[in-house]
Amino acid sequence: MGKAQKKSGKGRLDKYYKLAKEQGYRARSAFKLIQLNKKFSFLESSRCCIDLCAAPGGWLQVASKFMPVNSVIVGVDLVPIKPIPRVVTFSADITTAGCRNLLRGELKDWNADVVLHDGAPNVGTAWIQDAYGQSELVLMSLKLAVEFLIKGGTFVTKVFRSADYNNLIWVFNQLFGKVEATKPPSSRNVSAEIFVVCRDFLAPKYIDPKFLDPKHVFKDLAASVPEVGKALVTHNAQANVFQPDKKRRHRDGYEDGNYTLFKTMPVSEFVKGSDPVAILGSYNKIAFETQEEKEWLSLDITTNDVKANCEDLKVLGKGDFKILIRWRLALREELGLDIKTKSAEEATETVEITEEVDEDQAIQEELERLNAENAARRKRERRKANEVRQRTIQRMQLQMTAPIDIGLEQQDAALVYGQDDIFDLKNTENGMQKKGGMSKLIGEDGTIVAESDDEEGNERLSDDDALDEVLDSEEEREEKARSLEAELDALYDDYQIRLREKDAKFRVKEAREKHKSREEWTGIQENQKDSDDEPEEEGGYDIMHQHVDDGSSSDESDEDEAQHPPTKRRRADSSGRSLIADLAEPKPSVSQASKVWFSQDVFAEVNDADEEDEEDEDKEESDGGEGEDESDGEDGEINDADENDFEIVPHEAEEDAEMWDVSNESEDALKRAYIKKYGLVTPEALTLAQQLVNREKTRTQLINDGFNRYSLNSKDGLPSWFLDDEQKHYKPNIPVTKEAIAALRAKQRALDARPIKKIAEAKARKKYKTEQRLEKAMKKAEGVNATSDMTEREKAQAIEKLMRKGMSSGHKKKEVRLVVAKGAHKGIQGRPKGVKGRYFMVDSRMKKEVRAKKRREKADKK
Ligand SMILES: C[S@@+](CC[C@H](N)C(=O)[O-])C[C@H]1O[C@@H](n2cnc3c(N)ncnc32)[C@H](O)[C@@H]1O
Repeated sequence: MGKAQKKSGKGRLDKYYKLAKEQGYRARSAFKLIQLNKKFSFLESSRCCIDLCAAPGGWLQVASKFMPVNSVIVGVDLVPIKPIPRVVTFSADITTAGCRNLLRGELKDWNADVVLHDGAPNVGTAWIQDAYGQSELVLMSLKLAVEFLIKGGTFVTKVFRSADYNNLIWVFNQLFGKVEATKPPSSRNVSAEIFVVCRDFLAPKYIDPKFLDPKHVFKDLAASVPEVGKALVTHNAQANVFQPDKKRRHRDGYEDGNYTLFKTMPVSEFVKGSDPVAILGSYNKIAFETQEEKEWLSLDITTNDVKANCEDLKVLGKGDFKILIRWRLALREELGLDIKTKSAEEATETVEITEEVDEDQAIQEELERLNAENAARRKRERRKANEVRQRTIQRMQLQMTAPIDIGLEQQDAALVYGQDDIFDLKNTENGMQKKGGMSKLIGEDGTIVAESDDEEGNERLSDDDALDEVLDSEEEREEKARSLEAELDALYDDYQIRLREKDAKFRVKEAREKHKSREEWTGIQENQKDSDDEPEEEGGYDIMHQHVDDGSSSDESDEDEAQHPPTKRRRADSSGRSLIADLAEPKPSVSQASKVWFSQDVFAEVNDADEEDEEDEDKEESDGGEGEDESDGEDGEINDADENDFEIVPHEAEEDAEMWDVSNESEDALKRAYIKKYGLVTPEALTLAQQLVNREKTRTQLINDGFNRYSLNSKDGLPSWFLDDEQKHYKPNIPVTKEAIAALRAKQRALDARPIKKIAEAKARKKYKTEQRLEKAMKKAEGVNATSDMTEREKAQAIEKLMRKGMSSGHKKKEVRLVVAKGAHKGIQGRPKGVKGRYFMVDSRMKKEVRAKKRREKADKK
């Protein structure tokens, strides 16, 4: 298992591995030297190279390849190296004098240009801890290098980043001119190795032996060696125990003083030590070596799992570590250590405590969750209350809320009722009563009567009693509701007035509305037929009838009198008078709604033709067959009267407001006026006209279409604000044809193509003046032609001159005089002396430039 992990973990079979295989290198490390050489180019110029720790010989192969032919290449390693052409190899320990002697024997008095060192503590045989650390090995290789290197030579060595890295670099810097640390791309990122290329060997005559003595170079190291065990107690170690799968990079290199990769810890230290977690995270194996420890192996608690786990800590999972920790606890109890050192075993207890903490934490989390939920609910409620308050304020601003409602809503306890419909008086009052607090009730006159239960003898009424007290009878309730609605209507009217005051557009719209007649379909009045003696008052449209009624003493008018203030009545009276004047000519009784419908100018032309005949006939009937001319004349009057019916018959604003199709009619009136001026301008009107012209529809059909669901709806009792709101969409939708839209568009295009009025006027003025001048010139020419003093030639010349003058606009181009700003004119402000008319100040330079420009232009032309 360990092997497989190692292989895949290191990514052993990476691209350099494959490349090395392909290119015949014995080790993938060959590419490290290739890349270093590529960067620093030390092999090509070398004639002698020593490779320390060279097995299996990858670097030697590279050196052999890149160094000049006939170069001397020597390789040394603990293990024998298979022969490589042109390379001398032997086995030796580079830390020994024997190795040095061998090298000297091989090289004789030669010095090396390059010394390579890629050594690492040998851990290849049964995980034996190497006697030398990497840094010591580097120092030993340096010792050989300084002995064999030529002055200016290069030493390439591998070092591991650790605490003594800087010490090594310091030593290198003492002996070499250039020292550079680099990590070639082929060196694995997970590896802590780094390559130092020391160039330009200084070759000092005397080298202080301390530079090459590990005891001196790594002075602090010795002190740190015994501390290894303690140093292992790190946070990382603990993290490693509980997160074994998480790979941690050794950025700090190997721990100080211990460069072995496989570490074993005696089990007694694990059991008796104070930080078992750190041990589990740092060591590879827990060993049972002493007699006492071996006895523990035979204990019942020491299961096979425990034994197996102790063999290789690096492959354990979280569960396995827990087994070991529990076993340790059990063993400690067995040994009687727990009682004494309970306090010291923080780490072990941490595990147990952690579980308790987990439970507490769960409770805590649950509490927090509940708190959060509560807070969210409270927030929601607050937001809801705020919304209600906001709505109330808005309604107050629109004057749509009666004070009573505000009073109700302002009581925070009654927020629930604040959202109720303002007409839901019963609910509101019930709700308020149920609350039993301060009750704001409506008095009989509609005013607010605030009462407190406490004030009434501190007797809290039962719900039913309270309700009875508030609402004595159905009548009273209705009365209150009515008064509330009346108040609301009054407030809405106030709102409309304010709007009118503020908004000019609204005033215009309202003025237009006032000038049109809008009456509801009331059917043919029976008394119209019976009132032959009063044809002027009753023989016309219903509208007229009603207005006449206003002046009479019908029941409705009585009611109106009772309800409307005297000023309004006076207006009605005055309207009545004008109405009587308009009703000079009796008309057939047709519905007012259809009158309104056909009053649209869409039907104007169509109606004119029809109505002429009809009205003529009517007149003949009513007037006993008057002459045609006379009837024509009266027809005109009648038309005027018709128009007047719409134009001057005043209506009370209240009546208008209560009309259902207020805006429809307003729009209709606008359209009528517009169509009158510009023709058929809406697609609906064009469509209807088309249908009439093409005889797709008859007049009767159109009349029938006029009676739709929008025309006969009752608006009784509906508040004006509701009608105002509904009018936007509650209107008939007349389908339009493509042709109508196309015709309108063409018309619009033609309109758009017209010139702007001012331009057209200017052009016309110009044309007119030219014509005038020409006319004048012609007259003069005629005079010239008539004279006998002049020859024909002179006449022709004079006429030509006159005509030329007549054709020209007569405006002479005013000359602008150029004044050069030099001499007396230099630096002056204002008009130069002796210059009259228009002038332009120039400097000489400018004048020269203008002249030069002219010259150039002239030359160009040539
Ligand atoms: C990473 S390998 C070198 C690979 C080599 N550069 C190549 O390209 O094939 C490290 C070598 O250092 C050698 N080594 C370790 N300690 C040594 C020592 N004290 N003396 C000689 N060789 C040593 C090992 O035997 C091992 O073969």
